[in-house]
Amino acid sequence: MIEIEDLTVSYGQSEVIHGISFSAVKNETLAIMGRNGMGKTTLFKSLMGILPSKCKKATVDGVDIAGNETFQRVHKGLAYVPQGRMIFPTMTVQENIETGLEKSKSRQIPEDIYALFPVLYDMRGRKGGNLSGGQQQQLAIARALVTNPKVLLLDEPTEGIQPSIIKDIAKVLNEIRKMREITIIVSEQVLSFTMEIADRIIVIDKGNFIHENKRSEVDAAKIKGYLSV
Ligand SMILES: Nc1ncnc2c1ncn2[C@@H]1O[C@H](COP(=O)(O)OP(=O)(O)OP(=O)(O)O)[C@@H](O)[C@H]1O
Repeated sequence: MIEIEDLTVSYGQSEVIHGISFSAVKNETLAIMGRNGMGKTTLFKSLMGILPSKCKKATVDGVDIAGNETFQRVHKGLAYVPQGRMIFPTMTVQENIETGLEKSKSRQIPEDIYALFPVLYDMRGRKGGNLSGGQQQQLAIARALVTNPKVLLLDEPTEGIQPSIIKDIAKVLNEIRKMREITIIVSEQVLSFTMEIADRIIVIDKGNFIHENKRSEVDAAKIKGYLSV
């Protein structure tokens, strides 16, 4: 569903992502794990075309996205939930979701959105800023899903969210995969969370992929070693 080959990203003269390659198939959840500053956000922003990058190959569902602007990548099936959620605090929940439609071909919020997030339906008239952290994360995911993506990127969705709510986010991501059969790529530092959702875990360190395992074969102690300072 998504194939990236030899991706390099730089800030000016400083190269931060050093030629990484990966792919993920339909209905797969891939977790990219690493400590702060290892390049997760840079990777996701480059995949969305927010940051310039170089690569040998970048495709979504077989369609070339290399060099494309963000809106073109969204049309071709990529969606992004940024770190920190970036919802609009003074807009209502419904208005926040509708902003996701601006880059979509459709004008209507898909029917399954409120089925996936009943709490957002109940709160659709409330201001986004009045929602809890977990609810704001659900709102950010809902906003990304209205474009009916083939590949959903989520940058550290558990950041700043309390442990009991982290479980709800895991549940919702598993539900999304079941309902939509999409590819989910998530960047994370919380191993217990990725073990609930991911089929495969890759560790990123200083802009290189240094370790990869299927969930069933994960050596938790080893990954925790990579994630601790
Ligand atoms: N605008 C920028 N200009 C220059 N260097 C940057 C910029 N943004 C990030 N970097 C550097 O790029 C590297 C990767 O940062 P990035 O934010 O992608 O990491 P991250 O794994 O997402 O970490 P975090 O979890 O803290 O967001 C770091 O060394 C960082 O200092």
